[in-house]
Amino acid sequence: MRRIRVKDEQAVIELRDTSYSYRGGEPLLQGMTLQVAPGSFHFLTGPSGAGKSTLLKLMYAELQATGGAVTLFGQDSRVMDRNAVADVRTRIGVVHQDCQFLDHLSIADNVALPLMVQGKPVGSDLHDLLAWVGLSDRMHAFPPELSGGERQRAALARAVILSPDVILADEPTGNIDWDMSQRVLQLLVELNKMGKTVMVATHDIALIRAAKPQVSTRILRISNKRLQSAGAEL
Ligand SMILES: Nc1ncnc2c1ncn2[C@@H]1O[C@H](COP(=O)(O)OP(=O)(O)OP(=O)(O)O)[C@@H](O)[C@H]1O
Repeated sequence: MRRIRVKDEQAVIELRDTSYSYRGGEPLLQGMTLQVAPGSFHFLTGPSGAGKSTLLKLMYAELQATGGAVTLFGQDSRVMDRNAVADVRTRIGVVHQDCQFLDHLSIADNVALPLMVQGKPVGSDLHDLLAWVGLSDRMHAFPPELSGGERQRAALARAVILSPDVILADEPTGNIDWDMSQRVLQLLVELNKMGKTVMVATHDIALIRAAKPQVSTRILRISNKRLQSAGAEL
C-alpha cells in the first residue's frame, strides 16, 4: 500500500474552516482552523458536549466534515479512498473514551488485535509494550477484571502497537485516581519525547497543569462551537 510521506514541518493534521453537524442536528463545530505540527503535544478542552470527541473523530476520519476540510498527512479526508483511510488509521492510534475492548479476549489479545487485523505477527514487542504500561502480570486477564487505570493503560498500549505517528486520546484519565492519571500522563509524555504527535481531550485542568513542567503543550479550548484559543495558557 502506498504511504504518503509528510514533508518536514507539514502539519500531520490540518483543519481549514471545518464544521460538523450530526444528521438533522444543529451545527456543533463551526469554522475551525488548526494545524497540528509533527511532534507537538496538544490538549483539547472545553465543557461537556462541546464537541471534543467529535473533533477527534474528524481527526481520524471516523467522521467526515460537513463543511470545510480536514487534511490528514497531507491528504484531504473528503477524497480518501478505503485504502487511504486504512493507511491513515495505522498512523493514528486512538485511545477511545470507553476503551472499546472485546470482553471475551484477554488483555494481551485485545492489545495485539490491531496487529492481527493487519495480518502482522505478534512478537516480543507485545510483551515489551505490556511491560512498558505496567501490565505484564495482567496480560491474561479479561477486560471486565481490570481496574479503570489498568484499562486506560491497556487502551494506550493497543493504540501504539502499530507504532503510529499520532496518538489521539479521548479522556484517557476519566474515572481514575490522581496517581494513576499521573502515570498515564507520563506514558503520553514519553511517547511525545519519542517523537509522536499527541492530542489529549480532557476536562481535567489539573492534568493539563501537571503536564506543563514535563512537556511543551498547546491548549485548544472549544466553546460556543469554535476554537476559542490555541496557546500555551489555560
Ligand atoms: N452520533 C451522534 N449523533 C447525534 N449527536 C451526537 C452524536 N455523538 C455526539 N452527539 C452530540 O454532539 C455533542 C458533542 O458530543 P461530543 O461527545 O463530541 O462532546 P464532548 O465535548 O466530547 O463531551 P464530553 O466531554 O461529555 O465527552 C453532544 O451534544 C452529543 O450529544
